[in-house]
Amino acid sequence: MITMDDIIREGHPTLRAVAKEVPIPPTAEDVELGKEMLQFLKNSQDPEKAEELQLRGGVGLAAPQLDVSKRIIAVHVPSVDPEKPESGISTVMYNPKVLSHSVQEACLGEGEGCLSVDREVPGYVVRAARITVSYFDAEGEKHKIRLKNYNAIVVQHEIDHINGIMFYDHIDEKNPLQLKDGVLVIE
Ligand SMILES: CNC(=O)c1cccc(C)c1Nc1nc(N2CCN(c3ccccc3Cl)CC2)nc(N2CSC[C@H]2C(=O)NC)n1
Ligand code: NI
Repeated sequence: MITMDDIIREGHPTLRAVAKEVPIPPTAEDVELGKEMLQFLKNSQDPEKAEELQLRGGVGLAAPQLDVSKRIIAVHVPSVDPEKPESGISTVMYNPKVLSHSVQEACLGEGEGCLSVDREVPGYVVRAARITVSYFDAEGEKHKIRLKNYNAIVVQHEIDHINGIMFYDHIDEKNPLQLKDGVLVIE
């Protein structure tokens, strides 16, 4: 079971490496890793489990954060609106790829956090508001999905990790809280 001890922190070289594609269909080992990554996110969002295991809450995790330089990410974003179950996303993506993205940009109004960064880094992380992503699932089936707003932000943050990019690489040091016109602020 994954705990915070398994998560490497900024400064570890693996966080800056470009991760390798995995064979499709994924091996049993890569399927197991994906399942554990998703379970970690669920545990991290469960008050009892998070307390018991001292987990930081997260909605996304990338294999490089476990010192596994493979193109595997897990996302578990609870749907905020029970009437709209599709508003959340819960899946493991093998070899995810952004096929296209909107010109429209968006950012989280409160900035971004990362399980591999043990400090607050203030500033807007401006990303595409909508993306089309292709990925393979644990069975090796290819998917092509369109994401927007929070789900799109989270998946871009995790795909950054498999490319060795940290969220604060996107923050404008001179004006971290500066926002260009037209950038959608997601609260
Ligand atoms: C510096 N200000 C901030 O961090 C920040 C500050 C306020 C609000 C937001 C919204 C912020 N930003 C931010 N908050 C999150 N969570 C909110 C809490 N939540 C959670 C925690 C506990 C149980 C259940 C859950 Cl659901 C888990 C997710 N997650 C991310 N990111 C950036 S994209 C990948 C994603 C990630 O999983 N990071 C570990 N950013
Ligand atoms: Ni992160």
